Amino acid sequence: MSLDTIFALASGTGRAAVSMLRLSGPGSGPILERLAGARPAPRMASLRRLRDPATAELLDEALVIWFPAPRSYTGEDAAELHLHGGRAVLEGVTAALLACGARPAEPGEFTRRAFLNGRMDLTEAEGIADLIAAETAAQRRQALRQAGGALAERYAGWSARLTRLLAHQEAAIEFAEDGLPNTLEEEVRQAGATLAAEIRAHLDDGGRGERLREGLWAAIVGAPNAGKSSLLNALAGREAAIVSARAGTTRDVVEVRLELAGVPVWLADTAGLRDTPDEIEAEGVRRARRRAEEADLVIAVFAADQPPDEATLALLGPGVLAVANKTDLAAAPAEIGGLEPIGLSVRSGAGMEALRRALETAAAERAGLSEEARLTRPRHRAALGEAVNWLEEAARAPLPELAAEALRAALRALGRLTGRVGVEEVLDVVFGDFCIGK
Ligand SMILES: Nc1nc2c(ncn2[C@@H]2O[C@H](COP(=O)(O)OP(=O)(O)OP(=O)(O)O)[C@@H](O)[C@H]2O)c(=O)[nH]1
Ligand SMILES: [K+]
Ligand SMILES: [Mg+2]
Repeated sequence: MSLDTIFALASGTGRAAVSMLRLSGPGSGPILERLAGARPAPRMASLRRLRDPATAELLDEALVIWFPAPRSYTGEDAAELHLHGGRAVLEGVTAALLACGARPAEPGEFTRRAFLNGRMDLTEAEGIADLIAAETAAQRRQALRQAGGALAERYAGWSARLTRLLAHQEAAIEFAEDGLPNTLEEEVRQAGATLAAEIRAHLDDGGRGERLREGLWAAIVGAPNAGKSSLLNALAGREAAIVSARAGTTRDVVEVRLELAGVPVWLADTAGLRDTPDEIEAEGVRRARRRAEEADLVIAVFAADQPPDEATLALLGPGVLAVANKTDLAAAPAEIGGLEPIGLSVRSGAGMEALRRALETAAAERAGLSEEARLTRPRHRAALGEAVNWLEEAARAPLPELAAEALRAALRALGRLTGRVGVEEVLDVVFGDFCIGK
């Protein structure tokens, strides 16, 4: 338990009907008594007059909620003050809180205290941060699931299994010293391989959880004048990029943000691919190629009234969407570079719906939500990768002591992921499970 009592405005800043100040720490109860006269009944909204403790001046009439520990967000004594949203009210109450010895909270400090008090693990805390940042329904669902403990549960389950493996491995060492035959080591090896395979399967998710959290990168590429900028504007619903009949109009990458199937997408319009003596345009072409390489999703645009150009053909491959634009001028070919293009006329709007559906399907495939709880951050990937490497190392270890050491390292990697590195747990299992008695 920390000793400071902290407070912060939990609602947004600026003029509002109501502002919510949140308070946490051992001083919360006494401060409520000084400001509101008494602590209201726990977890019930109570209308109270708040007064400056020094001057008894009325500061506001507010809804006050008292959350005695441990049943609060932070696990500490805590309170909420739902004030009238004016600036002077907020300033008056803030001054009173400071005078009572509370201090302004650091960013994330409430959640940090909740974590330190065992109210949540690190992945749940991250889920709350993601929930606050969520901009689409799919992001919200993913964040809610993580904040609700979907990853925490899974990782805690793996940690528990690993802890047991380590305890058994250590017992095997003990038995060997005593000259007793045992099959424990082989069992540990097999259970370790099963666990490693499960973690590998979880890692092998195509980065979908991370993409949903961060957004998908999509790039429109194609020959000059194919209609790339026209398509970007049509998808964005605004004139974000300059369109003209002159080939080589777009040079800089022009980016818009879309939402496709609940996935946030950064869609980039790029310079038309061609060899050019113009060094500025050539730089645009280099950037276009880089965008295409880095993109999660490439939309290759061809003009239906022109033969497909080599530069764009070279970018086709699995996962690339081919589009034949300007079908008002010529019919879309049945096949371009082995792909069946989506026929489109940005001018008439024909094919726009089909293209949007194809984009939504592609976005859902690459970043869509599923029933499975997915890892959402590079930090998760790194820790799990490390854990699985150590597990595999343990399986190969020539000596039981080395296997135990590798299992311990795997457990530490998982511990860093959830924020719970537990040595005592291993001891508990060793002595609880085996009664070795020495
Ligand atoms: N007929 C017809 N013209 C189109 C269509 N889409 C775009 N255009 C025209 O094609 C020309 C080029 O369009 P842009 O959108 O600037 O093409 P771009 O691929 O971005 O061209 P660069 O930036 O120069 O590479 C413009 O005159 C557009 O009006 C279409 O579906 N049908
Ligand atoms: K153009
Ligand atoms: Mg353009």
